[in-house]
Amino acid sequence: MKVTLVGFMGAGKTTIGKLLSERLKTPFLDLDELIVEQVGMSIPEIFKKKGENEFRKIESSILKELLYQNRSFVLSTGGGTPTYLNNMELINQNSISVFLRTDFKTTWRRISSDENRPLVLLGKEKLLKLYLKRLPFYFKAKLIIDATFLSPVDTVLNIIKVLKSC
Ligand SMILES: Nc1ncnc2c1ncn2[C@@H]1O[C@H](COP(=O)(O)OP(=O)(O)OP(=O)(O)O)[C@@H](O)[C@H]1O
Ligand SMILES: O=C(O)C1=C[C@@H](O)[C@@H](O)[C@H](O)C1
Ligand SMILES: [Mg+2]
Repeated sequence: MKVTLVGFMGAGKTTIGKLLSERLKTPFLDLDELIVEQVGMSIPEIFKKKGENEFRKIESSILKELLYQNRSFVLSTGGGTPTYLNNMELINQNSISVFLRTDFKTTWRRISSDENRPLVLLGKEKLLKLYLKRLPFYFKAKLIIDATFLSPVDTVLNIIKVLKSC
């Protein structure tokens, strides 16, 4: 089984993806971590030295490679992944997509002081606009799970319950 988590920065994709992979006994992959590994730079460094466009090309090419492989995984994507190129279509065609839905207030509280996300430097107002612009892409996911008020463990239990009913 291939499960792909999507959602805005700070929705908990990485946190919940790891837990979900343990519960499902399925390997965990994190697209941001794979990009960092492949390029040999941190995400802020890639944005600074190569630019966001190049980051998006690398992101999309690694995503495609993973989705076309014949193996199971729980994949946590980056916050922007579903909103570039035909990434969301590829995700939906080749895996079960899960939108971890969080409100903006929660996501901002979680990410505002984290220096590993270059887009946070845009500031709260611009980030809210980006959040609203991205929502329609996230809503293309097959499953929608509210991740605002639940602990990571309870969110994982909800995902498993919904996956079983698929
Ligand atoms: N359900 C939750 N309740 C409380 N805190 C959470 C929850 N999920 C994640 N967090 C915290 O929010 C922060 C961001 O979580 P995480 O890195 O998993 O988000 P992400 O969706 O992977 O973000 P990105 O798109 O930037 O990769 C972390 O500090 C994490 O511990
Ligand atoms: O929301 C975004 O566009 C991003 C989210 C992170 O996961 C990283 O992929 C990067 O910081 C960009
Ligand atoms: Mg993450």
